Amino acid sequence: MATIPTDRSPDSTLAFLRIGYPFIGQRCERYGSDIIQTRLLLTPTICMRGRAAAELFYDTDRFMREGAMPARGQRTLTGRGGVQGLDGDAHHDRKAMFLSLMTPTAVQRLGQLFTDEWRARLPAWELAGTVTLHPEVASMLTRAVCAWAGVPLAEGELDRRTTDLQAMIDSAASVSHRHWRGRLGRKRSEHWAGDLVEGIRGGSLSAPEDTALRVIAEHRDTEGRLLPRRIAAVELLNVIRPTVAVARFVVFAALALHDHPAWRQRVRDEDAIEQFVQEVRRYYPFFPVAAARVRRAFDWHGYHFPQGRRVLLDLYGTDHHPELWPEPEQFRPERFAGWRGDPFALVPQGGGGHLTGHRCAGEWITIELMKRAVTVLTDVIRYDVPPQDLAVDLSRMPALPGSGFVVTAVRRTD
Ligand code: HEM
Repeated sequence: MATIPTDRSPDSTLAFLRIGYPFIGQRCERYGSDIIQTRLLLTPTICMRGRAAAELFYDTDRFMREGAMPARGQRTLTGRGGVQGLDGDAHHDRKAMFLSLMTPTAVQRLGQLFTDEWRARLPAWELAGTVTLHPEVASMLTRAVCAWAGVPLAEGELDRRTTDLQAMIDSAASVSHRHWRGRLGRKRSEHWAGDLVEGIRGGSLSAPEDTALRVIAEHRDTEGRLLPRRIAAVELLNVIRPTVAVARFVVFAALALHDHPAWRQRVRDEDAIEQFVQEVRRYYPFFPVAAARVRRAFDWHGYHFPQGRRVLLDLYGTDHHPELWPEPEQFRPERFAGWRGDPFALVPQGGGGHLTGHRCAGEWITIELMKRAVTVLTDVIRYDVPPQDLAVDLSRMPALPGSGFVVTAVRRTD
């Protein structure tokens, strides 16, 4: 039996936080292997990247999610008791609930709400002179997704909700004040979402039948029980929070258009905009890893995976793997021309099957919202990009250009 190449340092948590997204890839290069072992948060952890690793990682007979997410991440990013930590039938049932919300018509409806929000905001942008894209888009997405999900949102509530949702997203890999802001954001948001669920159940609130709020509030598990208030709140936030997080991909799309201006024209073509959006998702950093635990011991490619061992799939490293993506550090949307899709190669939002595994339930929404944003940025408005800090610090997880992407002199084309 071969030994998985093992990092020499007693614990690599600080190195991971210091290096950020390239951490696993760098270790893999160092040991000449797409699978390495190290200790993270004082726990032995197998780290893997690449296509074969992704295929293995999404084999639900071999891996489970129970207990995989560190408590810090549950207290901020995901919450406790949600779909991310479920396995087997319980996962299947809960995941089907999410996927029922993602019909093509529903995805289009959210896209249209986002475009409408953006158009309504343009007069204010024209007057403002200077606009920072990230907070503005996050706020528009909060309004759009709440309207889509059947969630009432008073005008005076918008900033508070957006700030709390952003704090949860920003806290994912933080040990500093960002972690505490994330915890507070989660606490307040779960309270808010719990009240909404109770409002529907008690009849003081109504929402159309196929909206996320209604579906989640009325969902019954495999034994016919309503979800406990706190868990229903976590699941409602599992729709609202990541939709607001798409603001980060919108900023990266704006950055890519700035760095590769030839694409401003090209994205008017339907195939080209698809290629552009896929390359933004591949190229720019978002979630560094996904985590699971070995369900029961097995051997793979001569390596032993002991029961209970934590395993990380390097999402960023797989999206930048030179065997899958020639010249991975080049931004080249053309690489997706004629691409037929591969559930284990492009994994910014996880891999495998949507229903059978833990692949992101919101991939279609993400792609639609990104396309809508690219259309506004190239077709509906013109703007200037003044000198600013556009560097993307890969040690900062989740990453963004330092400035949040500032634009000036916004003017409408129509
Ligand atoms: C900003 C863009 C997004 C990114 C980068 C992203 C990324 C991810 C990742 C990496 C996972 C975990 C995959 C795994 O554990 O194997 C995930 C799961 C999930 N995402 Fe997303 N996501 C995004 C947008 C969305 C949206 C818009 C929604 C819903 C409206 C959504 C809902 C979910 C849910 C419910 C899960 C849990 C799935 C499960 O455990 O079965 N995400 N996402």
